[in-house]
Amino acid sequence: MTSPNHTPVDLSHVQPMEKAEILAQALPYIRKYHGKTMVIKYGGNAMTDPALQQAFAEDVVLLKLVGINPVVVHGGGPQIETLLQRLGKKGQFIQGMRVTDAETMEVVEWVLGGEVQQDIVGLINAAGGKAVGLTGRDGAMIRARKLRLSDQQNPSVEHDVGQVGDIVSIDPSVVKALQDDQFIPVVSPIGFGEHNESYNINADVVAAKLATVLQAEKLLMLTNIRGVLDKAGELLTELTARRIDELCADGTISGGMIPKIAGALDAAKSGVHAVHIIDGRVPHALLLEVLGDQPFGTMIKG
Ligand SMILES: Nc1ncnc2c1ncn2[C@@H]1O[C@H](COP(=O)(O)OP(=O)(O)O)[C@@H](O)[C@H]1O
Ligand SMILES: CC(=O)N[C@@H](CCC(=O)OP(=O)(O)O)C(=O)O
Repeated sequence: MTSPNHTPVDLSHVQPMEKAEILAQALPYIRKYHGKTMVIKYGGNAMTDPALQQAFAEDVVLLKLVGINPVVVHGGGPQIETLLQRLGKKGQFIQGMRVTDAETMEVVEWVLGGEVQQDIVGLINAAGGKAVGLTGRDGAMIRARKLRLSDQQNPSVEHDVGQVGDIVSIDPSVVKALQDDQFIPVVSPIGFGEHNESYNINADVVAAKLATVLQAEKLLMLTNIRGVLDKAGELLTELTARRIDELCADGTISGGMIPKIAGALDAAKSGVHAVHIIDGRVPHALLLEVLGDQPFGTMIKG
């Protein structure tokens, strides 16, 4: 998955003085965020390009090396879809949630708990970090129950989405223990129920809840679009709860953006200081957002 010829950041065209200025600009942010936790949602759509994946892993390691505590929560929707297709199945989504029958659940566990997670862990380790992959089962982290999903137009009607999980609680002690030992936790969004059954949980929902439970400084959601767009396709740089309600009601926000924005708003309202939806297709998006001084993407206000 790694690109052998990948150059981390090409600053060869930049004059030495400018390079020094760029590096010095990061100093106030490094001081501000030293010792703080940042939850990074790495969307399945943002992880399709090997060079971008490597840049992401380098950013995560750099944050750790300057004393910030990154916690990665990953998705893998497109990767699940590819395997389902090979089995002759096609994913069905309701309000951004994958309808998950028993066979689909097996695929989800196989893809998220296996291949996708190990790719991310491997890339972070290759970049010089010490990543540890976890599902919500590890350390009894994510307790869940079956999600009861009401119809948006007619709330008395309920959709059966199978083994999709609603988070009951998150115990972050395993994440904290790993952080304290200089490891970088990489979490896949699988929860467990009362009878030890597995639940498929949307990764945005897990990232948002984990950020809240950890009282993270930042929640950064990397996706495959510039941020939240309005009807005309213009980037909305800041969003409040009222504007989000309007955009959901008139259908401007749809599909996978529904759980993302709902999670982002929940986290912003629950004490996470800064919540951003950013474009994971931009190389080093993470570094630019955390240590750069140009805002980009959409910031969600609580
Ligand atoms: N108003 C909107 N602004 C931006 N993206 C939107 C909007 N409404 C729906 N979307 C869709 O949401 C997608 C991002 O969600 P999703 O595919 O679940 O990404 P990820 O895999 O990163 O979680 C975008 O690619 C876009 O197709
Ligand atoms: C319930 C539900 O929809 N689960 C998601 C879990 C993965 C995910 O969220 O991946 P992205 O972040 O890449 O979209 C799914 O099965 O696709």
